[in-house]
Amino acid sequence: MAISSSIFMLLASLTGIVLAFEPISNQVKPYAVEEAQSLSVAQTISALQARYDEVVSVEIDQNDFVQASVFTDEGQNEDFYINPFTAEKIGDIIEKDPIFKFATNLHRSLFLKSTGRFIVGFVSFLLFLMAVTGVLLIVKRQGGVTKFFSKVVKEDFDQYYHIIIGRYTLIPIIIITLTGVYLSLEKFSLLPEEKISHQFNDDTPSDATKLPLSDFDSFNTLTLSDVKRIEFPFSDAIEDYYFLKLKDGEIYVNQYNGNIVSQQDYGLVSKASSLSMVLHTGQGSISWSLVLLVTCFAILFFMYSGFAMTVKGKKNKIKIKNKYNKDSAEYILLIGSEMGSTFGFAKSLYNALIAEGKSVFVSELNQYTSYKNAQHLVVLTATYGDGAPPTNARNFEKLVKITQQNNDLQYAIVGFGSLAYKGFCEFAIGVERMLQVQTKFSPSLPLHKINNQSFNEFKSWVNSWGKAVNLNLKVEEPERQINTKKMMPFRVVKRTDLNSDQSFIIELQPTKKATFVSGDLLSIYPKEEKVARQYSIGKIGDNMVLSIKKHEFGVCSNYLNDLMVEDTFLAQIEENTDFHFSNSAKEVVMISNGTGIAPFIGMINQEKNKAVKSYLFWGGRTNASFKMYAPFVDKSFYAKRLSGLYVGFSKEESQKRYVQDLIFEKADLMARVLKNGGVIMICGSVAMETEVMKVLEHIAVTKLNTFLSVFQAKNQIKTDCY
Ligand SMILES: Cc1cc2nc3c(=O)[nH]c(=O)nc-3n(C[C@H](O)[C@H](O)[C@H](O)COP(=O)(O)O)c2cc1C
Repeated sequence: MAISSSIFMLLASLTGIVLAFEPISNQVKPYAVEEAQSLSVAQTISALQARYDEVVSVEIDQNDFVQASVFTDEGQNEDFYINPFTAEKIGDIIEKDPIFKFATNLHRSLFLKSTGRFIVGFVSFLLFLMAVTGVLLIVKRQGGVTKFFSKVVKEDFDQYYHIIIGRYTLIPIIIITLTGVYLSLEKFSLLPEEKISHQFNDDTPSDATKLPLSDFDSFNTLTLSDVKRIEFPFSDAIEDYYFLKLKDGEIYVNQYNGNIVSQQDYGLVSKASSLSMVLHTGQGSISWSLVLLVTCFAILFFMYSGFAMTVKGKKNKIKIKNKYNKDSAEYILLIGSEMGSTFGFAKSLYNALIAEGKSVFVSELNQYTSYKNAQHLVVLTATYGDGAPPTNARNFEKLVKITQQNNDLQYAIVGFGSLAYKGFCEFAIGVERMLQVQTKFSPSLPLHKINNQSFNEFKSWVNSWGKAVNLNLKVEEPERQINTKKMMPFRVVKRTDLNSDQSFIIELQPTKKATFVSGDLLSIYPKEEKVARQYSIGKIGDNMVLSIKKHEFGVCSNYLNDLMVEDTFLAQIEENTDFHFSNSAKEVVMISNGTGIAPFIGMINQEKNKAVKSYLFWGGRTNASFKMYAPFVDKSFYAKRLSGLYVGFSKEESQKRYVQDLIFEKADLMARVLKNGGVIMICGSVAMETEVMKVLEHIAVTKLNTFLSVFQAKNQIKTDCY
C-alpha cells in the first residue's frame, strides 16, 4: 500500500507544504479591519449605500476581509476590499499567486482532470487507513489505549521518531485525509444532493414606505461574523429582496421593512463541506495552516522512516538454506522474528549443529508442522508489545494445537526481548505454556530469556543446551556490516605492561571530536575482520581507558597488545545506553571481576557522578592483579567519589574470596540499594554474573520478600558481561 501510493503521497505532501503558505500569506495582508466581525449588517449596508451609487453585493471571505462589488459615480462596476465601518476602499482584490494556482492544480488533480482527482481522493483514503492502523499499532506496542502517550523505548532512530512524531500528527493526518476524501466525493457528486428551495411569505402592501435600515430588526441583530455574502435588490420593486448567505443557512429580507420573508438552514452535507474546506485548506487561520504545514513535513518523514524500517527488516533477515528437509532432520529450529535479528542467532546455531554433523531444519513459527524424524525442537523468538508474537509467529498457537508429532520431542525455548518493556519475553513464555501441555514434548532446558540481543548470553545458553543434549557446540557471532564511515582513528597515549594475569590497560585518545561516556563500547575490527571485538569504555578526561586480557591465540587482544604509545588504529564507538551510570539514583553498586572494572574506573572518576553514593566491588586472582587499577581507584577514593571499595582475591590462600562472597557479606547494602530504587551494575565474565545474580536473588527474596525480576524490570540491574 505504502509503495503504490508513495509517489502520489509525495506530490500531495510537497504541494501541501506550498499550499499551507497561501492562507498564511493572505492573512498577513492588511485588509482585516479590527472589530469588524461584531459590526451589524445594518451599519455596513448603510455605509455602503451612503458612499456608492449602487451596490451589487458584499462578501466576507475566509480571511475576514470584506469585499464589495459596486457601481461608482462614473457608472463603473468595481470590486475591492472595504472598511466595513465606512465603506471606504482599502485595497484591490488579491489575485491568486501563480505558484499557488500551480500547486492547487497539482494537489487536486495532478493536472489529470477527473482521473487525477480520483487518484488523489483514493490516495487520501489509503493514507487515512495507514493513520488508523498506525494508531492501532502504537496502542498495541505501548500496551493499551491509556499508554498512548507513555514513554517510548528508543531502540532505533527511524522507529522511535516514527512513533513520537506519529502520535502528535496522527489526529491532523486523520483530519486532512478524511476531509480530502470528502472533498473528492463532493467533486464527483457522490454525496447526497441537498437542494434549498425558498417559499416566500410576504404580505407587505405594495405601497408600503421604506423604513430606514437602522429600523430593520433582522439587519441589526446580524453581525458580519454571521454572514458570508449579501446580494442587494436589483430594483425598488417590493418583490426584489436582499439575499443573505449566512454561515448556517440562507435568508431573503424585504428591502422596505427588513422582514425575513424566507429562511432555510443548510443540511448536514453542506455544513460538512464548508467544514472540510476550512480544515483541509487552513483558510482563515494561521495556526491551523501551520499545523497542516508541519503535518505535511511529518508525512514526508514517515515515508522515509517507514521505508528505512522495511529495508532494515529485510536486510536483517538472513536466508538460511536448509540442507535437510523437515522430515529428515533430527533438530528443528523455529524462528519468531519481526525485524530479523533473531534469524542471525538461529543461523549461528544452525551452523554449529551442522559443524557437529547433525541434521537440522530451520523454519518460521508460522510454518510449524509435523516432523517425522525430529528429536529436538528449539524455538528462538522475539516478543512485540505486551506479549504479542512477531508477525511470522502469529499462527503458531493454533498450529500447535492441531498438529500431531510422530516422535517424543525435547524442546528448548530462547526468548529474545528487552527489559525495557513490561512483558519481558512474554511471547516466549507463552510458547513455553503452549508446549508444556503437549504430551509428546518435554523440556531439555528451562526457558532462557535474552536481553537486547546479547550474543554473549546466547553463547552461554548454547553451552548449557549443548551440555543438556550431549553436544559440544561452537557458535560464531554473526558478521556485522562494518560501516567504515563511523570508524575513526584512535591514538595510544599510555599503556601498562602485561600484569601477572596477562592483562593490561591501554589509554586512547580519539583523533577527532567524539562523544562517548563510560559504559559505551569500542568496536575494533582487527586486521579487517568482519566480526567486531567490543571493549567496555572507561572515560577519563577526554580519553578512554580499556582493560584487556591477552589470550594466547586471541586475534584482537594480541593485536592491541602489539600497539605502542603513539600508534593509531581505526575503531568505532557504539553507544550502550543500557550500561550508562544513573545520575538520578541515590546509590549505585558496581560489581566486576578482572578486566570488567574498565567502565567503572571511568564512572568513579567523573566529577558529575559525585552526588551519587558509589560502591565498587572487584574480584581478581591475586593482590598483584589489582595493582594496575589501584591508582585510578585511589584517586577517586581520596576525591570522595567512592563510598566503599570491596576487593576479593580467588588465589590468595590467606583471604580467598570470590566477588559473590563479597556481595553475600554486604547483603544489607544490596537490599537497601534495591529497596531505595538504587542501581546495581555488573561487568565482567558471564560466569561471575551468574553467581552474583544467584546471590542477589537470594538477598532480594530473603530480605525484601521480592523476586529479583521485579527490580530487573525497573532497570535497577544493569549488566555488560561477556
Ligand atoms: C516495537 C517493539 C516492541 C517490543 N516489545 C517487546 C516486549 O513487549 N517485550 C520484550 O521482551 N521485548 C520487546 N521488544 C524487543 C524485541 O523483542 C527484541 O529487540 C528482539 O530481539 C527483536 O528481534 P527481531 O529483530 O528478530 O524481531 C520490542 C521491540 C520493538 C521494536
